[in-house]
Amino acid sequence: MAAPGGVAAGGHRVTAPRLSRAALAAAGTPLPAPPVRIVHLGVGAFHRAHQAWYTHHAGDDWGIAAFTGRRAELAHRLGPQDGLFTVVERGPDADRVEIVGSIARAHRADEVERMLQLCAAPETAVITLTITEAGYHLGADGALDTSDPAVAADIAALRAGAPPATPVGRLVAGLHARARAGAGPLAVVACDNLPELAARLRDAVAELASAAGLPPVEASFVATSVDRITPHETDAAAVAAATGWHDEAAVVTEPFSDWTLCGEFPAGRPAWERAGALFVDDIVPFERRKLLLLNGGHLQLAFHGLLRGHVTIAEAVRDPACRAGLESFWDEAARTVGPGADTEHYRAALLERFENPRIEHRLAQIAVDTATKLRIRILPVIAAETAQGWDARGARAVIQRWRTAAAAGLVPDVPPARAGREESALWQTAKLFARS
Ligand SMILES: NC(=O)c1ccc[n+]([C@@H]2O[C@H](COP(=O)([O-])OP(=O)(O)OC[C@H]3O[C@@H](n4cnc5c(N)ncnc54)[C@H](O)[C@@H]3O)[C@@H](O)[C@H]2O)c1
Ligand SMILES: O=P(O)(O)OC[C@@H](O)[C@@H](O)[C@H](O)[C@H](O)CO
Repeated sequence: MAAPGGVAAGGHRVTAPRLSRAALAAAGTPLPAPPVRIVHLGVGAFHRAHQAWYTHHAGDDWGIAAFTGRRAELAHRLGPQDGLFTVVERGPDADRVEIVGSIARAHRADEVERMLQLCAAPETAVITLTITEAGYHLGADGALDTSDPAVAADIAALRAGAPPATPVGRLVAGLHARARAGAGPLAVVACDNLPELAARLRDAVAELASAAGLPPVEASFVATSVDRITPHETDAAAVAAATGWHDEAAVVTEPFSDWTLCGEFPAGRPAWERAGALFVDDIVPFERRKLLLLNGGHLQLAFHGLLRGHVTIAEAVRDPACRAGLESFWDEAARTVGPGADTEHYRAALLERFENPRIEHRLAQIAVDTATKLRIRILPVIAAETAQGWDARGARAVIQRWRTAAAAGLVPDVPPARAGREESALWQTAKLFARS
């Protein structure tokens, strides 16, 4: 077995051999590449720890062709490893590591022609996305923002038959390539933290196609709620020590994981339920509970924690002041979610997850795209509470702390000089929410 060694992301020299399918086969632990039946847009930390992990654990030989989002870097790290990577499940006391084999190929995002061919292939049955909330280019009303220059450029590109650049533009091109090939409808599963994302993406695809003068396309937009706290960290040295392989695409995640889905898969799907996925008739309670309690709770801890000098979620949640702010927001958010969603147990489980001291979930990683996230994760609580005549004190405090943290230069996406203006725009939206 070759032992070339290399320099890990952290800059330290590692002597373990590079992970690859040939190396695994030579070591007597083969993990052959499964045939591609899924196209993924926006491979990052979460896709590897979640959808790729579920697909691997489904055990029915479905392979993923994973395209990067804005940067090609991950394709360069996964490519030499034939798509293989290690998932480190970081519990409060110990790690559990495993090599995941479901990514059959990793591509750069700009390999658009390849993506279109794969979308048009009859074997392809599912397209998944994790491109962040901002990657959809939706406006405050949830519709495609056609005034966004990137969207306007894609409309022009699609009209001219040139390759589009946004993920929604590429999805439109992929679905049209499939329709032209007569390969039949497939399922689209958008796995970002946005409410009603399946319907919004369906409408955005229709709007973009129509603006570009293309006929409507058929696809099943599957609604989903995804959950697994996956911070941006890798640990090449620990992975090499645990597995014996040098891995430049390892991902660290928590042991907990949840995937709830609702919708049709007209061309089939992996048996994700074998890995614990849940298929339901109504996604709304799952989606609301997760977005308001977990993601809303993260925002509360991020702003409050940054103001109190903390760096990670685990530090912030152990600070009694931040914890009190969290509980106060959660009391209101739980009322907004409504009865029947077992918010009491969910909150208790969340506290344990947030307290995991070995997960370094940085507050600064959470405090990005903040205006969009506040609209989705905090304003609905203010609207629901004020509609009942209550003061929404816990949810309002999240917005006030966001403004204070932004004015102090602690929230990277809001320049201090704009903090006041951004805040009043948010309160305007809050009023609209409360009226609707
Ligand atoms: N990390 C988590 O714990 C977690 C959990 C649940 C859901 N999610 C969802 O997954 C998303 C990605 O999380 P991640 O941890 O993989 O982040 P990441 O930074 O590792 O990966 C993000 C991916 O999206 C692409 N991207 C970012 N902005 C884009 C844009 N404007 N246009 C096109 N592509 C773009 C990136 O290039 C990258 O491929 C989150 O924003 C969230 O919606 C994450
Ligand atoms: O990923 P974002 O930026 O939408 O939100 C930040 C975190 O709240 C989020 O990543 C959670 O950790 C995740 O949603 C847990 O499943």
